[in-house]
Amino acid sequence: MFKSSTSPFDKLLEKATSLTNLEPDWGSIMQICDAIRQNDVQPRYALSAIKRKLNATNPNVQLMALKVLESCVKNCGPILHFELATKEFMEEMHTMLRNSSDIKVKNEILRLIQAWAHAFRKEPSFKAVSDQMRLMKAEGFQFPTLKESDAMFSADLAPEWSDGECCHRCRTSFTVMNRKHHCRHCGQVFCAKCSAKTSTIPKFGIEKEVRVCDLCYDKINKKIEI
Ligand SMILES: O=P(O)(O)O[C@@H]1[C@H](O)[C@H](OP(=O)(O)O)[C@@H](O)[C@H](O)[C@H]1O
Ligand SMILES: [Zn+2]
Ligand SMILES: [Zn+2]
Repeated sequence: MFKSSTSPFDKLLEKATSLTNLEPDWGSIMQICDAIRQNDVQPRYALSAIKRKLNATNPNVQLMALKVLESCVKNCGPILHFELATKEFMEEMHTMLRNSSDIKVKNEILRLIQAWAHAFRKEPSFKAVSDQMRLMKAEGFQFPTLKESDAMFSADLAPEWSDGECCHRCRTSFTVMNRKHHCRHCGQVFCAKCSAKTSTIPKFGIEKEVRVCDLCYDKINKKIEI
C-alpha cells in the first residue's frame, strides 16, 4: 500500500502526466492501473491524485491526466467506477469543461463523459454520469459521435497475483539469481524462462504488451483452446 506523498504511485502519475510527454506513457499508465487493481493504492486516493492533475494549468498535463483516467476506468472495474460516478466528481468534470479554453481538452472531456454514460447506461448506481451528460447537453455542449470501443471496459479483471517460493510451471526455487515474475493473465508466479513472453490482454483491456507465462501466451493467442 503506497502511503507517502511521494509514493511510487505518485511518481508513476508524475511520469504519466509530464507536460513533456508527446504521447501517452503507456508503461506508466498500465502500472497505475495495476497498482489500483492490486490495491497497492486506494481508488479514492488515486482518483484524487488524478483530479489534481486534471486541474493543472498546462493543457498537455490535463490531456495526459484524462488519458490516465480513461485507462483506469477501462481497466480497474467497479472499485474505480464507484469513485468516479459521483455527483461531486462529475461536477468537477463539468467545471473543468467550462474553465478550459483548450479545444482538445474540452473534446476529450465530452468524449469521455459520453462513453462512460453509455457504458453505465444499465447501471442505476452510476446514473450521476448520464445525469451530468444531460446537464452538459442542456448547456449547449456538442458531444462527438459515440465510438462503441470507447465504452468497452474490461469485463474481466486481471486476477490477484499469487506468491510462491518456486516457479508455478517448472518448479525451480526462486533465488537472488532466479527471480520471481508474474503473468498478468493468470496471476501466477514464474521464473524468467517460463514467463519470457509478452502479449496484450484485450479481455482485461490491457492494450500494451505485458508479461505472460507460456501457457497463457498460447491461450491468448488462440494456439490452444481456453
Ligand atoms: O525483480 P524483483 O525485485 O524480485 O521484483 C519482482 C518484479 O517486480 C516482478 O515484476 P515482473 O513480473 O514485471 O517481472 C514481480 O512480478 C515480482 O512479484 C517482483 O518480486
Ligand atoms: Zn519456470
Ligand atoms: Zn499465465
